[in-house]
Amino acid sequence: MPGTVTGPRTLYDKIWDDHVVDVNEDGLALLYIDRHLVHEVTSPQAFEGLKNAGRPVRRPDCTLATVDHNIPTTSRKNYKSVDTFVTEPDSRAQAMQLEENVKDFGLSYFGLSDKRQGIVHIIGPEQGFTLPGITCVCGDSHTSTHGAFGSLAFGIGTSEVEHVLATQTLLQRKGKNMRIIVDGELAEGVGSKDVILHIIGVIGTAGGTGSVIEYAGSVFRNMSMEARMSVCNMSIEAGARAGMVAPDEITFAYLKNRPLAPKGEEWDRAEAYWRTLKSDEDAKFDIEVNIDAADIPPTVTWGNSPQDVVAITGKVPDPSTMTDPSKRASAERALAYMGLQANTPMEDIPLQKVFIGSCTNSRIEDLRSAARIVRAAGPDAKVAPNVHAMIVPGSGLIKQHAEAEGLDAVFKRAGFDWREAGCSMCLGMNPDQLAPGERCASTSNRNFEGRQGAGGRTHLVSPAMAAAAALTGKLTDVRKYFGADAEEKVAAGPKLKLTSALDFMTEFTGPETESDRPSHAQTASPSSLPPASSPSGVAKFIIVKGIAAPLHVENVDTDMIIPKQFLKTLKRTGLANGLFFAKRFDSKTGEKTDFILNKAPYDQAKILICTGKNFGCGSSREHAAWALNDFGIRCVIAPSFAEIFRNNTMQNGMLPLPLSAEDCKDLAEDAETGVEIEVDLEKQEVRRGGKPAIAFSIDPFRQHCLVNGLDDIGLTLQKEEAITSFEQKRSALWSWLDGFGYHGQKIPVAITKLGKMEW
Ligand SMILES: CC(C)[C@H](C(=O)O)[C@@H](O)C(=O)O
Ligand code: SF4
Repeated sequence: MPGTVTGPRTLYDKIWDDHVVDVNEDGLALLYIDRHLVHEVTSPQAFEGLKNAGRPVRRPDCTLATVDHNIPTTSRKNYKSVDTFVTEPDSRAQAMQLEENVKDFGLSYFGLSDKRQGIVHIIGPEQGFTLPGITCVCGDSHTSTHGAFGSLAFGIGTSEVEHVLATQTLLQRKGKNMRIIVDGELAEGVGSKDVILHIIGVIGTAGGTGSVIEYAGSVFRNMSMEARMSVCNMSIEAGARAGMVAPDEITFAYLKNRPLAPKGEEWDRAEAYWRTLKSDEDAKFDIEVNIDAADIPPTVTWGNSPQDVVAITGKVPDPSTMTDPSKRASAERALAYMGLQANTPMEDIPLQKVFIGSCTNSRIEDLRSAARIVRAAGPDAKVAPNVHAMIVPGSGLIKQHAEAEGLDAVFKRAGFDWREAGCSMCLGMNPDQLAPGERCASTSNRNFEGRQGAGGRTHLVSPAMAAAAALTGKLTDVRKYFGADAEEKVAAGPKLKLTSALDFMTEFTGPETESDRPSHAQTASPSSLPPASSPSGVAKFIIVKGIAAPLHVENVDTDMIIPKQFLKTLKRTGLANGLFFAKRFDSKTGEKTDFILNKAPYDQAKILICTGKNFGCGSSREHAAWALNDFGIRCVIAPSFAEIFRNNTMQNGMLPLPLSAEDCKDLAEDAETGVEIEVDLEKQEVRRGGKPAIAFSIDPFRQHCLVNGLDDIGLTLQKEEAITSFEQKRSALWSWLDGFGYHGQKIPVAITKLGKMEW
């Protein structure tokens, strides 16, 4: 079978092989999805699609929904209904729409009056919904969190959410195997957050592109499940499709007796299977990175990318010492945005806000670790007067747990603001936001411009460092709170070594582009491709010719493409105005800036040419693709793309075209002269007046779908027989995966009846 590894296999290979429903000869697989988590931001358009097509949710028993992004984190003492509790109209509409959808489709749902409500990536593991060996998806990039259980868990866009709801499968191509080994002892004061920030600093935010990372080595083996979740959570910040840790005794102990974990004899059979889930001794990894635990200091970010890390004992980097002009320019921009001077000691940076929360760090262990610092500071310790410090537990159950341990009392006595569960100031879709210019030490995962509020400045840190910062009012080395000899320990502890990412890699093949693929993948026989008679609602992409806008930015994240305030829509359209909003409009005056898309003729652009790699990284919001499309941009050309963004564009009849960095530069120069550029997907070439055409090759299946305007759901529904027979095998081999509703009743599979062919 294409894509199947013969011989020793990695954990990823094993999970992959156990989920392939069908695979075509060029390796595109239909993968069965065991668990689907749903939240209010990325699901309304998906449910609307189902309703319009008259399709049911295929596996309500494998689907769990909650409300987390939009909700206020204020007291729910007087909570009556979403309608009265969520006052901001767009947030309220999204939360109410989810409530209606879960009723209409018969889904398990934790609403605001339910103690089990919380951040989607917190509640899945907490309930035992997440299990080893499963495939798990959610319309959310931090689905990678669930890989901590030895599962293949990844974020998807809204069109794919609809696909999973309708078919319980996804069309996927296998990624690369990457292993990150951290061996040795972590120094005191260094925790899982420092480990993952350090890893991202080493491999960069594009380091994991196209790969699934397995975290191996003594450091991860010794970590609790909470710590493993924090690490896997931020795999997406390392550019990876997913991250995972092989399940072991720690995993089993965490899961035993969780409400949705298997019980009795079924548990024994599940555990026997889970014990087989580890990489074979001689399994081959495409990329391997080795890091010594002793080199990891308590770590903090200084810039606007999670890779901008430095030891807390370090200084703000000096762009003038950077030889690479694009790195220097981006560091200068970041320092200007962050309001920092080069060479300022990190510990001299004052703060106005501290945020302890998010799907990275809002679990019980995170709260204990923060409370430990507050306790160590003594009974009179107080949050610094210049700081507002919020603590937002990840779920109602975590909040309850923490209160039972008396952690809330420790925090409240010191002046922390103890709140209700939700995403909160991690992205500020609710009222918890930074004001322009405010600086925050945050335990979340993204420090992008405007992430926590327009003009807000974020430094990513561990929960312990956040607590220390709250007490001193500035970024602080947490080791100062560890005993009488603490100052010496800081002096003797690990310091950041400036090393190149490549020094850590045994082999680095660089991000895969479509054109890197073996040539057999580019010539699938026409018989393997679906017929293309009557197209679906997806626009065809054959030739796009027009003005191309040049953009010289690396790691363009989807928060930059479309900020959070535009995610509150229930529709897929009307987002043109939100495109690159913070770049196109002055935050004070609201006037248009001189950003490239505001200037003629680029305000008419149909193509965007970005010279920086890793376009579309970060959040899974399909709104980024919708906004580009609404603006009129049908094709983005860049040296490489983040996976979820790439899928999202293709689901909308748009072409993400990876070309070499030289070709991108060359095309951007052409674009700067204002000439029209022509992207011909049938001939697979880019033409521009007078100069030789640039040939490219893309996945034949995707080319076929784009040229004919085919939609994935219509295609997959024709595989009904294969899906049903996979489900029979699954029930026989892995019966514990047939989910049961919270009332203990098995929910029947709902199969979409195919009338006449849709295309
Ligand atoms: C809303 C959702 C699409 C988004 C994500 O995918 O990450 C959000 O959770 C975020 O953290 O930006
Ligand atoms: S990253 Fe933040 S906004 Fe996204 S799911 Fe996690 S807590 Fe919510």
